Amino acid sequence: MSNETLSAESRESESVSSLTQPVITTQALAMHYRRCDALRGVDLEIQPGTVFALLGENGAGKTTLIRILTGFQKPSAGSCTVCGIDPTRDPLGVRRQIGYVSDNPALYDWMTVGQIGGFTASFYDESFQPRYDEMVRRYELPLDQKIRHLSKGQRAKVALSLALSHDPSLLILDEPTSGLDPKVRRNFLESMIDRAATGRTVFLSSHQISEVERVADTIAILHHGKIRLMGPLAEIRDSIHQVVIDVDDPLKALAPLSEPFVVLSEETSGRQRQSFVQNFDPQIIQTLQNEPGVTAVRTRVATLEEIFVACTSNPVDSNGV
Ligand SMILES: Nc1ncnc2c1ncn2[C@@H]1O[C@H](COP(=O)(O)OP(=O)(O)OP(=O)(O)O)[C@@H](O)[C@H]1O
Repeated sequence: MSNETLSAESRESESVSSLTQPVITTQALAMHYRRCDALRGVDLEIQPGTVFALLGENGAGKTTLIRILTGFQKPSAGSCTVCGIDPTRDPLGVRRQIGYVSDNPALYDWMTVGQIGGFTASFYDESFQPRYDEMVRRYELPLDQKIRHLSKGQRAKVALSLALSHDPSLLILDEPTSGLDPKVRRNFLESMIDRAATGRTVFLSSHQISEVERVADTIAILHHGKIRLMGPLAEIRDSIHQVVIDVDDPLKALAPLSEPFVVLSEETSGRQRQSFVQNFDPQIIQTLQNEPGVTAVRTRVATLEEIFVACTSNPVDSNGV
């Protein structure tokens, strides 16, 4: 076998393995600041070709996780890889591979839109400049205007254009659509679905449930530094239901649901108990109806917003659980 054939084969097996290896992995990732534990043992595995959305309330730890993945922050404990590289050892190596837009992009604001594109192009191959020019045209950005004179939304568009123009296999975006108007936001999100369809991966953090529902195929809900729920959005939607139980006596205690059911949240109001149950199975209805004092049981599929609220409504105990 010739060397050429060998190297073609090894290139092929390399590209097949890069399509099957997780793009991001984290194991027991923790970040302890002086006054708080921003991350309390995060385990993630993100496959190529997905739009992965990290959902969490303010202060949940989303930016901290992204800063660790992009090599801007060293974790207090645990490990991670991004495109097969450890960002704590080779932060520049990771940043060369990925496109990254922070929640507050730092741009050289004395440069014009055109100049910052030309400057960034010098770090990448010749395909960067035409892609940047095309995005600037599509976003109707004024090439001769200084960054410091742009609106917030226009700055966001420049940051996205810079991150996308080297066509990275992984895009990491912290709150990417804040500042964009609804039309641009919609187009941008649709373009993320197109990217994933070509085998590239998009990791985005967001508070916008409706946006995430439209674009993500896999989600994780981060609450007080811990992943409360993770998986393909369609499976999560199928597995979590709202269960409403009417009882004849408001003081009646019901037996807790046992495995495999997981109660994400529970609320009692008078004669009514409302809970959100994971691993829902219709047989639960019969089990509950057989309980003494139960007068009615109603169930329905939960919305993503309800799932988010259920996962983020419980306080975290001192062990972070
Ligand atoms: N450099 C820091 N020093 C001390 N505490 C920090 C630091 N950075 C973040 N924190 C704390 O870590 C926690 C998580 O912050 P983080 O910015 O990761 O949250 P977030 O989910 O991105 O929030 P938001 O949606 O509001 O941007 C918060 O309690 C925050 O106060």
